[in-house]
Amino acid sequence: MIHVKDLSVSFSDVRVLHDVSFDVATGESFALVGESGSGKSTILKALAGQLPAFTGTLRIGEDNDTDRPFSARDRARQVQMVFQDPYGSLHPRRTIDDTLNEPLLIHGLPDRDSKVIAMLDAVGLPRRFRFRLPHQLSGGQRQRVAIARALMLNPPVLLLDEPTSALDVSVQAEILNLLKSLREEKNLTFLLVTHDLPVVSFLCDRLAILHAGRIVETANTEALRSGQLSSSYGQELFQRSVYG
Ligand SMILES: Nc1ncnc2c1ncn2[C@@H]1O[C@H](COP(=O)(O)OP(=O)(O)OP(=O)(O)O)[C@@H](O)[C@H]1O
Repeated sequence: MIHVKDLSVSFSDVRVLHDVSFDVATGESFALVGESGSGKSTILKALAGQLPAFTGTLRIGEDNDTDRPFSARDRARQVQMVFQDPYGSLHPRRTIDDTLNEPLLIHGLPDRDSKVIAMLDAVGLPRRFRFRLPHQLSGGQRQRVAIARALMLNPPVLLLDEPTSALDVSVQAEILNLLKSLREEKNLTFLLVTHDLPVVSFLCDRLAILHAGRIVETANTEALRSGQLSSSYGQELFQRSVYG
């Protein structure tokens, strides 16, 4: 469902990703972990079509034709992103209804009212919130709206960029539970960027550890849980996470 082969990216002649390769199967949840600046978000941006220049091969969603790049419109039906800060990613003067309707309008899809209501139910938002503005919602409720918006076109893949790190700890658990159940219900494929190893344990099947723009290890989450990561950098991250 996601294929990344030899992805390299430079900004102003500074190489920030070096031949990054990994695959994520349909329905799998895969994490990219590593410290700030290691290149995690740049990988997501490349997959979301937001980088003007890179080398390597990328495939995402139901795309088997490498010769024909996705149009922005096709890509939107295959992959959507959820960001760290739900407040920043929602338009302050658009109601929740406007926000959820927008992708349906752009793609000319019918039955918009019923789809919006069904999506509010799916992400656990009361229907009465439909005509509210983002500032009238809590941080967790806003992140539910952002997840709902990402799912309006039924994409098979979600790119999740630190989706809970801006939220209070108690709310983080609710959003993680929501993501987990939506993935099961809709057989979604997740690519998640995080600093937070417990989040990886909870939500992911496998992970890649990035260091200075290179993948130093790919492992099953089981190896993470049991402290069995094989690279020295992976061990270091694990120790830091366990012992603070
Ligand atoms: N548009 C850009 N122009 C120049 N340099 C950039 C740009 N975007 C990212 N970088 C640089 O690329 C490197 C990787 O950044 P990236 O945001 O992918 O890291 P990250 O692992 O996601 O970090 P964080 O966890 O802090 O978000 C960093 O050194 C960053 O400064």
